[in-house]
Amino acid sequence: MQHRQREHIATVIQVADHGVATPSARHHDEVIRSSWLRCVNEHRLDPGRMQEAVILPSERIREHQDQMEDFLHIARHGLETLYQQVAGMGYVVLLTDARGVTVDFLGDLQLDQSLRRAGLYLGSDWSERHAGTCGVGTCISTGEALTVHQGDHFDAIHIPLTCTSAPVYGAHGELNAVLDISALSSPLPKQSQHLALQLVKMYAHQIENAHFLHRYRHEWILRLSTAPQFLDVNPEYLLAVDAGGRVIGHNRRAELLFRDEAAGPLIGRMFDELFKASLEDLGRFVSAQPVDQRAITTAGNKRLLFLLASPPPARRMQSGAAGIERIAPAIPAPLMALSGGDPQLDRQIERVARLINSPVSLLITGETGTGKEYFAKAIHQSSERRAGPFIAVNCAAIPETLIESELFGYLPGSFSGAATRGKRGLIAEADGGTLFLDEIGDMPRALQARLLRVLAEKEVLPIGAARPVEVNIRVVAATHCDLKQLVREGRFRDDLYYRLNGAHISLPPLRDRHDLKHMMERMLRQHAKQHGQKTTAAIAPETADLLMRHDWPGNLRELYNVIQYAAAVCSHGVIQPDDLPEGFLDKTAAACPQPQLHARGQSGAVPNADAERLIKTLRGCRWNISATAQKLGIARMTLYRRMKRLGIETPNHLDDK
Ligand SMILES: Nc1ncnc2c1ncn2[C@@H]1O[C@H](COP(=O)(O)OP(=O)(O)OP(=O)(O)O)[C@@H](O)[C@H]1O
Repeated sequence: MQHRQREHIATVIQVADHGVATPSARHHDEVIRSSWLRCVNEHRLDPGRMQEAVILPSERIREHQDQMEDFLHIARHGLETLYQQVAGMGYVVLLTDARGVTVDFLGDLQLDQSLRRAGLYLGSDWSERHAGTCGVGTCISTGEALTVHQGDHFDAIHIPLTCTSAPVYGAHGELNAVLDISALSSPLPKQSQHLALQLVKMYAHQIENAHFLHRYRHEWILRLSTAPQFLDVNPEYLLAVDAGGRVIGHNRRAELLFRDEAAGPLIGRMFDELFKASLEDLGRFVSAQPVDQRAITTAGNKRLLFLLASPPPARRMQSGAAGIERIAPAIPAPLMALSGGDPQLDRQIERVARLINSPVSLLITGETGTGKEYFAKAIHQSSERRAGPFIAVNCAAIPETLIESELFGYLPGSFSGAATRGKRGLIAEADGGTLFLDEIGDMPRALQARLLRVLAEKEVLPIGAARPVEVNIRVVAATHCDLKQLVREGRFRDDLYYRLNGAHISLPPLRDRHDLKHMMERMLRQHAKQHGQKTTAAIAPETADLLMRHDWPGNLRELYNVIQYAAAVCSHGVIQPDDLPEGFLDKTAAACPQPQLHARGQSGAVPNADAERLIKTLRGCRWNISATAQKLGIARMTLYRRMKRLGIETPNHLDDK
């Protein structure tokens, strides 16, 4: 151990024993001294230790990377440009996840060994809990950008390093990542890192904004700045709002700006609550106006800002009309209301919007409770048929012996037990409107041919009738099972399958949706409205955390029930963990650990039909994760999560390297 390291350890011990006011610690900023205390008192780290940085094995690094695949892809450009600026001065660039694990890294290959030893490397764990006071770890703990310079580090092994880190926040105010530049050696004064700090903050801001703009590319984006000159190229504040003018995302600076204006979260607030302008005015902020005429003031502190509003690509203004609803004629409001910005769902909604009045039949698939019937109703309400009936038939709920008479109807006295006045039948009831056939996979095979005739000929033949009756219906069918598989097994007619499947809409399970928070807030507002309450219940952060971690096997139906229950029993308008239904917490806890059951990829028992189906697809793609994810239309990360949930491992850890 060197003399400098011995001195350093003595200083840290003094602070630990006598507090932050110790004279020998006066050269260190308050934030550093507080971190030292945290390391000793909370993380139980020994100031005398000399522990090299922990580098995770490659499969663990991969797990961390997979959690943020989209983000990494976007951040890469920022890392490369930043590296070009600083490489000549001996810095490396690191990007860590919110837990402090380095998930991307750029450094000088010639210094590979030394960088690895110092922990300036892919896979290094810089959380404060493991590494002590350091750029990344202390940035995560404080949520602020900072430089941890040489002797600021807790562990004496790190004192040659200088590390400057800035947080990158997500669109709901959560910490997404930390951007860091570090060097193995540097001048002694900490001020030498001043420009480094500004540079890292600037790039962190740009990565945050780039990710935000990508995530909300299908929504209204409001760019705001205090001066008009840089508004187009480098806005300070970003907000994403839905078609009703409600905030669904924001960057960090916008959160801080509006935190000063009013208490409470920014998500869910209305445009006209935040600004002295109404939603109808928004049209005049869409790029047609010269930038310096786009001034707007905030509602609270009357702060002057400049605003540039960009509508979603598919919904661009057609004739200069103002107001969001009128600007966005392509997506009808009932469909728009189904999503709070989930990209997968938005894609389905945009596709369906194009088919809204077309005669093609639609097939909606999705796990139970994903809102298939809700979606079908929204299609009906968005279409020209909205004045006609919406008839929903659950093929699984009607006894097989009654399906025929219920659906097709019958003439008086056509069979024993028939009502004397006959029955019109649900297909005929839907005339002029939409017939929703839920659980179509349960339609008895014998009736499938008759249904096909209804679809092909647009006529229905009631039992006992000699002549068919014409019907004008739009058919939307839904199933949670794999209809193609039923066709292969001979349990479902292929001609009916193709007729029903004019277009296929696949609804994502709730656990894969990015708008869970939005759906919770929407359901809370629904609850308040239904009960004539003026204020909407709020969700305490601990409760939100539990809800976000839950696996939601019952999807939106389960969420709806949980929210209804919690909103009804909570006190003072805030939902605490105790307000969640009994057993919910146990289920959440049980959902978190690794699955015990491991379905073997190539052979062996499979736990359930979902796993079996997924294994089939994986096998079909030779266990290539990217190809399988592409085939299923989901992100690789989602596929990994689904495999994990179902206990599927790739055989011999084969992977798509
Ligand atoms: N977009 C939505 N907004 C609010 N609540 C919703 C939404 N979609 C579904 N729900 C809630 O979830 C419940 C179940 O929805 P729905 O019946 O449409 O699902 P499903 O996929 O057809 O279910 P199943 O497969 O079991 O028939 C609804 O009764 C409603 O409470």
